[in-house]
Amino acid sequence: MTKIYEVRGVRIGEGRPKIIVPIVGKDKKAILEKARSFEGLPIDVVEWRVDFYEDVFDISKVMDTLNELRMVLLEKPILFTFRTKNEGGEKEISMEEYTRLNKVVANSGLVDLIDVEIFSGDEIVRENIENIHGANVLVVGSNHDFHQTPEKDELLRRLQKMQEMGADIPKIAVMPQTPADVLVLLSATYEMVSCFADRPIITMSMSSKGVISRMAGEVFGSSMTFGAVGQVSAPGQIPVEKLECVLDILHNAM
Ligand SMILES: O=C1C[C@@](O)(C(=O)O)C[C@@H](O)[C@@H]1O
Repeated sequence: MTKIYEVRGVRIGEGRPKIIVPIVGKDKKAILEKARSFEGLPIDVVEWRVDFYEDVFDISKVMDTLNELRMVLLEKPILFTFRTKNEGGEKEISMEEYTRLNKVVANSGLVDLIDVEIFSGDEIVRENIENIHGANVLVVGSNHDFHQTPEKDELLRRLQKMQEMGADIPKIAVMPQTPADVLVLLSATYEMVSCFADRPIITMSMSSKGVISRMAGEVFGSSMTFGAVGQVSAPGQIPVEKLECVLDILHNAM
């Protein structure tokens, strides 16, 4: 049986894939304005991509912006993500600082999920996961390849490693060169959920070639999908209203 997580009333791992929308503002004003614009849109979870924030290395400013973000978003679940330069993010960060940031944010009680890049060194990753779980926050394990799609066995190995390390929701995003690569990602997703996973996973094939993977999660086994309101945080994200429409068509057909 696959686990289901209930996060502020959103049931992850069940039914229609949940829509996550990133906030990629550079300053507090832009971040809060974007959050306000979400009212009434079909969004289940908001991701704050804090690596885009110009004051991200000042923890008191991060906390101040996060406090206000929580006030704007009310009961909407927040996924907190520092995407490192290595994995396609905006900024470099030392692992010590990454760990400290995630710990302070986890302990604040203001966020519901935190992204941890699993291939950053086992010891430091374990420390991150322990800190985050200690604060009763869920860990989204992550890995990105912005150049290619690894073989299916390698995708399965990475997703299983995330699960073994204790990530509550393993997630992988890869780049297709051909439509066959998209099939590899979908096939790995299906095999992972049918043979190995005891928890929800998230997968996507990026860019225009991979768009189908952002819509077909309910068919192949991806529990959440990233959509856009304005600026995207990765290639291939489609506007949330269109995304919702396709997710509903597939859901109602199943
Ligand atoms: O890990 C992911 C997935 C993502 O890269 C995507 O392809 O939609 C977008 C990122 O903002 C997020 O942190």
